[in-house]
Amino acid sequence: MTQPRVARRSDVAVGDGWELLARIRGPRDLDGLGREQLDRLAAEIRGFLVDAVSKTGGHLGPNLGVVELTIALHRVFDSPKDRVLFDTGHQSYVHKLLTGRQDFSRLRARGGLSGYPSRAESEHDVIENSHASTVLGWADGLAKANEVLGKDDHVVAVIGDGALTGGMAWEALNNIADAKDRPLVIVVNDNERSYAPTIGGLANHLATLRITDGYERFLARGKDLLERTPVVGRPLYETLHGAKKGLKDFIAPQGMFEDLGLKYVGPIDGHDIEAVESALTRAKRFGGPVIVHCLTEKGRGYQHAEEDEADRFHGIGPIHPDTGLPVKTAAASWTSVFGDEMVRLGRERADVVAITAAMLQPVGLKKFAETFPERVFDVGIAEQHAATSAAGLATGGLHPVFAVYATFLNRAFDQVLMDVALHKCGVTFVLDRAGVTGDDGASHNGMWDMSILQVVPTLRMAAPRDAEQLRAQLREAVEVDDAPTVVRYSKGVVGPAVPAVGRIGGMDVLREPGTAPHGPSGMSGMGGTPGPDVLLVSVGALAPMCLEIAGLLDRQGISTTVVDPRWVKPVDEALPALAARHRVVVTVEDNGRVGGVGSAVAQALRDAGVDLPLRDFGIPQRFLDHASRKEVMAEIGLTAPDIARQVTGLVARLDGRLDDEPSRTAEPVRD
Ligand SMILES: Cc1ncc(C[n+]2csc(CCOP(=O)(O)OP(=O)(O)O)c2C)c(N)n1
Ligand SMILES: CC(=O)[C@@H](O)[C@H](O)COP(=O)(O)O
Ligand SMILES: [Mg+2]
Repeated sequence: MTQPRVARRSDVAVGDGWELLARIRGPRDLDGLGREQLDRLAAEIRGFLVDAVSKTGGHLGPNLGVVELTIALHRVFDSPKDRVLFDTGHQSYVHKLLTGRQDFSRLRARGGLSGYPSRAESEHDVIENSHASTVLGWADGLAKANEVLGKDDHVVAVIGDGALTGGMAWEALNNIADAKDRPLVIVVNDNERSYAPTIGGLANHLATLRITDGYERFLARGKDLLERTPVVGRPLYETLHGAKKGLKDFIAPQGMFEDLGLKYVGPIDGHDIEAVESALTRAKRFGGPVIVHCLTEKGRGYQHAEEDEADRFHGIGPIHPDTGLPVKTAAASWTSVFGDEMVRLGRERADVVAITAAMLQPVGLKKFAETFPERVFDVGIAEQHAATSAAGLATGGLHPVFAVYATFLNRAFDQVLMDVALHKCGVTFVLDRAGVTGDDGASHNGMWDMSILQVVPTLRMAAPRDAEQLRAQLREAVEVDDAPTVVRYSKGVVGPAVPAVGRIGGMDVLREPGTAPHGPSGMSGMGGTPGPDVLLVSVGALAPMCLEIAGLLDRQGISTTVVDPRWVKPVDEALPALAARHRVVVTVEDNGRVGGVGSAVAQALRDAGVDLPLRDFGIPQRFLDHASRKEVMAEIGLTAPDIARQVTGLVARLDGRLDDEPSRTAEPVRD
């Protein structure tokens, strides 16, 4: 087997470590490097990325694909005066390395570098949002600001071919193309892939532009000649330019971008620093909006990524660098349980079809696609279109299941509300990565879905607590053919089976009140007869933690009933009456507190005239810094000891044993 085409520490280092890279403390340190040094730097960066990201995990493939591109960007533009923007931001590791951040030892870990641009880290970073297709909007705004303020700073936006399939990108392009004299450089980083090969007419169009690959390099050489020998170069350049025009018009008729009124430069070999610099330099001088179409290879320079047909090592966990194999083999995940059940459902129901927004494998639909290739639709990174086309599919007689990460459904809220729900369409939304995800940072946590979807009339929402419930609730969801249904679950390994010990209404009772003696009064909320102290409403995957909370409360002499509502929207009709038999209601959810399940339960109790103290535990209304899920949950107090401590204090106050205001320093719970 041929050796990996990547510079490794052993292959490259003269002196210790990455000699050239170590000398780059900021973009201006790139200026004095010659061609050979630049190529060597690119090799060192690749070696560094493989070395570092194989240890921490992260977006290895995308970053290996933008090494030369990013070097050229920072040589041509003067960040941070010029704004260098990245769409999605997962491909900004090289940008970080060149802007003074070379400690990747804690990449995506608490206190370490974010996996995305971060304003807290550097003045060179602008967009922290990891949701795709936003960069052109940002760039349009910044370019307009420069124009209004009379600033001559440049704005350059890097957008992937995948992100270019997102609707926001085209809303921005429509504006950008309308301002012929407003400078803006758009770099299309075209590696032909999102995770899998990018789909759609745009991808096909980019492909036609790619076939004219040769002429741009041909032209770039002529341009450089002009730079060096004005006398000879100019006629040569004109000849080349004419040849390019003719060749291009012959091979690839006027491109879509030029039809829009955008200057188009390309396609450029995105791994040829000199060619990219030449194109960017031309684009920088153009004085209006320019598209620079760069051809790159995701995973370039690392053989295991280059040969990976799945997703070119788009996002990996820790791997063995020499083999490319994962350090840990994944146990059964929520995603895999969903994927397997979808195949079974697909066999039983010919009307069930699946939709993905460019994430077929990450959301678990690969097996479904292999089994029913004609019943799965990859719409590109286009969640809004996915939701509305699902309304069309449902109206056409099918039952679509749109599988998507919870946080990415945020942008399709209006389509869920006004296309799916308003038209009574039976569409099932399966939200993976719901709740705290952690290491992908603030914009990746699935912490808003159970709040924003609360306001959608007729929508029903389920939160399975284990694999069996996921299978059951998915089946219940696809049975609903006149309203949207949602099934949401966490990232990663599926939790242990949590059996029910009874059922009340549609709710599973997970734990009858403990045998521990009731609190001093032990009085229930109604009628004065002794009843359990706490009704604990456990949402989704937090069931094991809720059972742990009940156990800790037992030790405090506090008896607790634990129920899993299964369908959290609408609130189960039997819940108020059940609550009325307790003294306190506690809800625990892996979702934002504001507008979440706790709020809905509180409203249901009020509406039913059940006046009981209620404490809702969830994610506080703030953006969460990157860290592991466990670290984030501890930081926000979503742990069994924390919650048990709070509930103990609440019950103690009810018993008059604590008269101070509710505080978090109630009696410690003996762990
Ligand atoms: C709104 C949204 N949907 C889905 C994703 C998940 N996602 C992250 S990167 C990616 C593929 C991006 O492809 P491209 O823009 O071509 O960048 P590349 O990885 O190829 O450099 C996707 C789908 C996202 N970040 N945002
Ligand atoms: C950048 C992006 O949005 C995805 O690549 C995301 O990082 C994947 O997340 P998971 O690792 O949870 O699949
Ligand atoms: Mg791509």
